[in-house]
Amino acid sequence: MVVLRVIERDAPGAKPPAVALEGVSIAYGGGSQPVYEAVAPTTLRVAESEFVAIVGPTGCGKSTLLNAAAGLLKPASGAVSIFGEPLAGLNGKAGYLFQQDALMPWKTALENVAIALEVGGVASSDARKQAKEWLGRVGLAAFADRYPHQLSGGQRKRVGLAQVLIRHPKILLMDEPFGPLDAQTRQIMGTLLLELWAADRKAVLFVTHDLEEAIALADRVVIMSCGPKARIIGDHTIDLPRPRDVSEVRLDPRFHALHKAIWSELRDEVVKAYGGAPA
Ligand SMILES: Nc1ncnc2c1ncn2[C@@H]1O[C@H](COP(=O)(O)OP(=O)(O)OP(=O)(O)O)[C@@H](O)[C@H]1O
Repeated sequence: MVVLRVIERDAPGAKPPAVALEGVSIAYGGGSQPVYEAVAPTTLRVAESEFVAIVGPTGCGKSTLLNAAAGLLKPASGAVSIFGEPLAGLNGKAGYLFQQDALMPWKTALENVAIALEVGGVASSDARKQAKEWLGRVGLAAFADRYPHQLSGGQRKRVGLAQVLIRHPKILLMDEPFGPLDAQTRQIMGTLLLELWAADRKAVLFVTHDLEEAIALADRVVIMSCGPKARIIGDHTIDLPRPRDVSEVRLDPRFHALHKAIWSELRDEVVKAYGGAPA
């Protein structure tokens, strides 16, 4: 299996990964600050059309890796490339969705989505037309004139999704995007994300601490050890059929088998992260 993967990657004409972190290590501090070696040399590749979730204990370095893929952090060693090109500066091929809303409170839902195109030079009338279509796709056609404070947490996340997807990024970088939502709304948002993703299957790197969410959404679940010098200790293919309903897929016996296998690797790291001895 390992040999096959190497051949696939190196075959002439093989497509380069959408995101490739090759031997990337990341440290914080320096100067007058103590150095914290957050991530040890780590390799992670996300193929075009692939949905990869990173799970790991709190503070292990999941966001740190994502930020390296976003070009927000410069690795201490190793290389980041995007579709085969070395990443210099911000990753312009990616759209980001973070835990915190990035909506402008003084703009309506429609204006918040439209502005994502307007800043790129699209005429306001065209941007608003497309924004209206996107609000429809995320189920908010009737809420276009509402301001963020007049929307629920889940509705604000839908606006955020529309705001990112309207620009058709080739890569989605998502950091606990549904973190603040209740469990039921998280599942509804997960299913919506998968529906939208299925339309053109962007490469996705999705950070979560929630293993069930990771299995329900992803093609591959990557596990990180706890830090310092965190590294990838597991890489699991999720062979659940698509399309998936994020609530219903949890009832699949295969889901339970995958959860059991991955949790057995993750559990010790979670215990260590909280300062306990592995079980
Ligand atoms: N700017 C910084 N300066 C110093 N240390 C930092 C900085 N940012 C993050 N760290 C440390 O790096 C480690 C990894 O942080 P990171 O935010 O990547 O973890 P995480 O896995 O995303 O955590 P969580 O699941 O709790 O969000 C943590 O120990 C954190 O304290």
